[in-house]
Amino acid sequence: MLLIPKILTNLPIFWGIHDWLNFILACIIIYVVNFYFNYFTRINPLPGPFPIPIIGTIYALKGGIGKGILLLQKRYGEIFEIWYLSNRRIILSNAEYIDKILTSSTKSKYLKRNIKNEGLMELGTNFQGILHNSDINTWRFNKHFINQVMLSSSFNNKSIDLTHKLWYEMEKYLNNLNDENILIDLSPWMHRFSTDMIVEVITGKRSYSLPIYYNKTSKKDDKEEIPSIAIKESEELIDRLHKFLRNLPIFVFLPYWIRHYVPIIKNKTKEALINRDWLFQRILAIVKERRKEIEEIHDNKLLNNDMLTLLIIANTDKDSKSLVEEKFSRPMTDQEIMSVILDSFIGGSDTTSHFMCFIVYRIAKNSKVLKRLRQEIDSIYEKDRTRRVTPEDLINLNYTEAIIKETARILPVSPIILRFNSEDDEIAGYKWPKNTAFTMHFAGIHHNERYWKNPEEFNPDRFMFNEEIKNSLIIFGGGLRACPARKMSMIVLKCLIILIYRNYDIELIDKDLDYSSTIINTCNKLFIKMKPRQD
Ligand code: HEM
Repeated sequence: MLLIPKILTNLPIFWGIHDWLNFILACIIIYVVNFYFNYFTRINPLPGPFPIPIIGTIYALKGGIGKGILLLQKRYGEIFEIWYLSNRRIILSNAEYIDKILTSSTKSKYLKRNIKNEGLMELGTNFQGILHNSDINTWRFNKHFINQVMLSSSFNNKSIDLTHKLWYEMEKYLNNLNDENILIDLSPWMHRFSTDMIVEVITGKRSYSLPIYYNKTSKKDDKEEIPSIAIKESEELIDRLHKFLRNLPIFVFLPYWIRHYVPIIKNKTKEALINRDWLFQRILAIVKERRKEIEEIHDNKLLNNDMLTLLIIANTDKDSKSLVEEKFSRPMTDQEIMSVILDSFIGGSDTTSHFMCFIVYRIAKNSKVLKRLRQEIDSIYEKDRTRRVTPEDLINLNYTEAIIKETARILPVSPIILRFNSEDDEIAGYKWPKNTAFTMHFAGIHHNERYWKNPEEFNPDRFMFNEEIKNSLIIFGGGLRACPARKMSMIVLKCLIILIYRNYDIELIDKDLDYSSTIINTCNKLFIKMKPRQD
């Protein structure tokens, strides 16, 4: 009889502070022993910084993830390992090692960018859409549709038209600011440009982040007139999208108990989920509204060629171009379209703007490059500096393309990409079990002397005369999981370079590039002086 009360007093509710401290200490010891047991018995031990429980080797990533991995590569070579929290990542900085991962074969074992991730599941993006979707069947279905839309010539012609329209608008604002002697930071301007671009390309509807920013920046009284409802709608959607992006790491990296029980973080998680719900519902409402509008249009020729419209009509009787193959023969549901639209916003909202800032920086630092660029521009447009840029012009802009490639080689917007193998496989001479995390280190390959002579030197000419070694330059990823917007992004960048450098000289205010290096490289600020072209 006495035994029962004794057992009861051992229950945690009767524990004192010392019992709890002992319990926590025991848990920590078990965790640490387990962590190092896994570490010392891991398959194929590779060089790399020594991991510390919980934080892994994050401490060794000096200057941010991208910069940090590049520095570690110089020390540990073409294949090494880092630990992200308790997860091992194999870093590959050799073009041959990533060949298998980037294969275009439908039988590829490397189609997953992440495996089942409890955080992404809670966020609702682990099994839908494209970007984080680790369910290969639904990803294939969605990717097929987005590829068909984004690689079509009518869609890309629309991108050229929009680049002209938005540049002329931005040019007017920048010139006004120049007249007011207001210093121009190109980074937020490019950010607004690409936001308005991506919203219109996706939804076919105007967004107003450029004029809104101008009105905030200019000190003049004659502001741009923008319908107030448009300001509210446009700002709110964009603001919520950026919040969604900023909140992603909470779900990708933090375990459930930290997200939901640690003070401050648990409030952030709650806010992030409310934001997610708002966003999903808003985009779903946009899809439904458009579907209704389309149903009311009887002449197919009047249909717009934005992504949303093309996705809605695919495989319906409105789809005169028979957009999709037989095996993907049903139309997309509203929910599927919503998830693809969301991922396109995420994938496209910042990438082009940072890329363009890096290009402007490199050209401003290299007067010879500017001279060659102008020669190419003038050879096509002669004295006519106002003619529209055509799709045919873009094909002939070889040096312009070389500048874009060389900028991406020196500082890629996307320096690393993660992939998991769905079956056991051999990479770099080692046998790896399924679900090993491989990080393709594009920035490392771009700076590897095995592929590039004087890799630290900015020299677009290297793309004019030499054959590129396979996988030695990767801008948009590769294989079936490659960026669906690769064609569109190159078009927008080339077109912008022409529109800017045909008419303007750009001087840098600061000598050094101010950028941050996380999983993407982002331009923090780029103060410039934009003056009419002198020569
Ligand atoms: C210059 C700008 C851009 C760069 C450098 C870039 C780069 C990349 C890279 C490296 C990947 C990963 C590919 C892989 O795993 O092999 C990717 C994927 C993706 N990008 Fe882009 N991107 C850009 C612009 C855009 C734009 C404008 C959009 C949307 C309209 C977009 C949407 C996506 C999507 C949805 C994916 C996921 C594809 C999949 O998982 O199958 N990107 N991008």
